[in-house]
Amino acid sequence: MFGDNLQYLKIGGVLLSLAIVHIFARFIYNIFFHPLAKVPGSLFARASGIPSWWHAYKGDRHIWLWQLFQIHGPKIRPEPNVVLFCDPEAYRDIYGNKSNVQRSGFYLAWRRNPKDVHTLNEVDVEKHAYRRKLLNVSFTDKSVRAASKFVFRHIDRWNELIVDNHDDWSTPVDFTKTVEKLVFDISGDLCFGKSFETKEPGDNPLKIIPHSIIGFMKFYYAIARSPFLDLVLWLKPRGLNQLFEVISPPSVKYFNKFVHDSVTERLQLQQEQRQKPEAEQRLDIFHFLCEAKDPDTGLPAYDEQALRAEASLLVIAGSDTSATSLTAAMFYLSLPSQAHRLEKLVKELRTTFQSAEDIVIGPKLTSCVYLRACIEEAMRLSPSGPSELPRLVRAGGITIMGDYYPAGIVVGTSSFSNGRNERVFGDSYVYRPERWIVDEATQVTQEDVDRARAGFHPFLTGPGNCVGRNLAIIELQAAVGRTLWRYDMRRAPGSTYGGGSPELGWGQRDPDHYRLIDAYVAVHNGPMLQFRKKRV
Ligand code: HEM
Repeated sequence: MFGDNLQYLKIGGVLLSLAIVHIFARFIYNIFFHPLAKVPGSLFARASGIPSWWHAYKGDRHIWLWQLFQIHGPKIRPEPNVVLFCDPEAYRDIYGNKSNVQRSGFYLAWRRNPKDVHTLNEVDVEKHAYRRKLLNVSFTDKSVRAASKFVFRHIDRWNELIVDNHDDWSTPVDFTKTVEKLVFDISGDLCFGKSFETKEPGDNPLKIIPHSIIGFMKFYYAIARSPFLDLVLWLKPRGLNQLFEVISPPSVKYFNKFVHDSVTERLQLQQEQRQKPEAEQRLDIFHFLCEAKDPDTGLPAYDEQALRAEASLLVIAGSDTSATSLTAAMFYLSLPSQAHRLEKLVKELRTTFQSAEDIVIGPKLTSCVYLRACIEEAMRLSPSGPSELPRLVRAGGITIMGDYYPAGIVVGTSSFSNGRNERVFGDSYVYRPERWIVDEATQVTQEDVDRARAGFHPFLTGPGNCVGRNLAIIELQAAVGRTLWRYDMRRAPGSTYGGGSPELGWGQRDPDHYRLIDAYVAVHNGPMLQFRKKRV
């Protein structure tokens, strides 16, 4: 008996020693012999993926990357096999149409099972291009116009609800919380064919879903940024997926069940409405997905499994991203120091449109350049996906800013750092919408705007760019535009909620900057806002 135990101890000791030697050898290789050995970064991060994972887990990875760029310049190595850039030329080299890259294993980590494949987590370039061609059919001008009607209806109702006091300023509202409900109701209406009415007062079990989506994102983000991602991906089809299903937090389970049930109901509705004339059908995005035909074969583009996967993608892709941009815009516009900009925007809206309902897709809305600039400036400082969107270099390698990188390296740029690039934006830390508009009075030239545009890609460019871009833009313009047309807005007196704070440390101390938590999408709180019926 004692002899057996000794034997096990010896085997354990040998295995432990082998593991230590392996880890040590890996460290030495990563620092001295890896193809990225000469790329600067902190020693521990160059040797191991643990620091990067730790920051992902804490939600401040974007801040950490920004700090590394400040210390080491426009090229950094935050993980042994990853090189990131903060430069518009590098951005073009990596995300351009002809770039020799594909989405990295990061995206595979989000698949809950082998069948859970959709446009965003498809890493194979050719298969992604095919899926994307099909998805584009649901986002034509016609479908965006049809979808915008659902968007306006929700915004109008939400506007009614955010004022509780019709004579004076409303009770302060945590704008993130109310916007999450708005965008979720919109996404539900567009993707699942029914409004979940989470923004309505009173009890509703679905009110926890926006919170569940965040739980889902945080859970899978920590996995997707794991230093042992290759092992995780290998284990996933070998039992790890089932384990994740079991150990995932209740909010994640609730969200998955909710998506499943919602799609089942919507499929039923689609069957029923096929008998009706188009005028009586529900022309939401799900409708266009169901009716999409494969352009090559003419057959239905999606089977039920594929529809389920795309619908769950769309609800996540369309909710948190829009919520971040909308809350960030109102965060900056409600700062007391930005009162003159809020006034200028309100004037543009109230002089261009006769009524809030008048704010629809069309030339008048296009003419509101300051509205667009205020939103874009918020998106620059508060991107919906703050860290890099990782791309794996394919066979044949890639040249970025004149340097060659071989196949197998992961490359990218972080939108949070890109938006703060002083070489592109000059006073990059300042919320200044005027930088997007050529104007003699502000001395902003076409060259300035072109330079800024080359460094700003909130919807990404190239083959994996955002398919919902046009819908998102109209949603943001209508939400900001209609709200500020109808109401005066102010920050709850004295409130800095949602902004930085001294104890948060480097890069997050400023209460006048909107604080983001990185979970692939951005998680945030506040600001606390008050509204009152417009006086002029
Ligand atoms: C302000 C709002 C939005 C922003 C900033 C945004 C941004 C982005 C970005 C950066 C990507 C690339 C992600 C990556 O490669 O990892 C993306 C992809 C995507 N977005 Fe959006 N998005 C927004 C709203 C929407 C909306 C409203 C929808 C649909 C209802 C949508 C649907 C998608 C889809 C399906 C993809 C995957 C495209 C592909 O893989 O080809 N997005 N979005």
